Amino acid sequence: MVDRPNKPAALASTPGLPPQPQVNISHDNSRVSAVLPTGESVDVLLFGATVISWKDRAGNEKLWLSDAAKLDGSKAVRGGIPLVFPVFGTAPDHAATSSLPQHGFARNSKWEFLGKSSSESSPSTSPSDASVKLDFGLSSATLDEKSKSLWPFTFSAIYSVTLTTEGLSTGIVVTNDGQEPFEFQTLLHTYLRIKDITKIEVTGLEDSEYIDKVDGAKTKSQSGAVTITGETDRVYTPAKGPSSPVIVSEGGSEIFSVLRDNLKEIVVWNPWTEKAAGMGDFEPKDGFKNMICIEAGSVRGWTALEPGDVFNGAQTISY
Ligand SMILES: O=P(O)(O)OC[C@H]1O[C@H](O)[C@H](O)[C@@H](O)[C@@H]1O
Repeated sequence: MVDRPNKPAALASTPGLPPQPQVNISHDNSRVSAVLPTGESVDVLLFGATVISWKDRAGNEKLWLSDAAKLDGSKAVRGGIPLVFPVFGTAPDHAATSSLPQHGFARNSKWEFLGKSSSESSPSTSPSDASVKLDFGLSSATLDEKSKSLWPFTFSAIYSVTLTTEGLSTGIVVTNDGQEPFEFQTLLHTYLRIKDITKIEVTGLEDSEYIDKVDGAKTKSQSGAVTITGETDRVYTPAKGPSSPVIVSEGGSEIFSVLRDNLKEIVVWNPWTEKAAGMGDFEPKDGFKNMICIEAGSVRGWTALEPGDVFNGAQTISY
């Protein structure tokens, strides 16, 4: 069931049953927050539909957000989950997107909150199974004039953020509502919070081909687990396919698992010392020790959408 966003939070009452605690949603002009009855929470800025916080039931933050991140819409958010669309990085050789800013306009656009759907409406749902899906929309009709002039295609996008007691899923659905085909790239630029980058191992990318962006975009092959010992910026095409998760372990314990749905690549990024020092909105400067970006996306080559066609891509992060 889809509730109107303004509906006040209330206790669900089913005749004969005691009231169940409900998912608590609050929203204003700039952000939407949801808390499950068991305590897990998520905060999403309308600017970029950027997830800026995701906490487990004990209140532990799962995402890294820079202390200097701009949350006022003046710049893409440094941290959380910025949404990359319709271009990854810049594409000077791809005429249709060559004028767009780095990573496209989605992360710099104001999205509309379309509403929530949650499992709580069923009386048989116990609080420990509660979940909530928050939907956000952006389309050529709501895009600012500048972005529209740089990318004049007719499209609509729905970005859904689903919080469960097990994890967080984020997914984008893009529809070509126009009369001509267009091509795009998209990526979920997730900054995972970790304690110590030197103790991190990423598995699930063994034997996968990757483009090493810090070594002249050479194509290489991953042997064994990925460890981070310096600036890292790699576009992996996982050899194992989407049903195998990418696992982040810290000190030998698995702390995150990332499953992809219809997203072919995984970008692994850590700016390390110098790059972090050069980013004005990256604070504290040694914050690179506490983050690793594991970014599910479709960014090698282009996804073409014919008029009327729909693309769906998503990730599920569990811990
Ligand atoms: O600084 P941003 O525009 O947010 O980009 C941050 C990073 O995003 C991705 O991970 C790219 O692979 C990197 O090359 C880039 O530096």
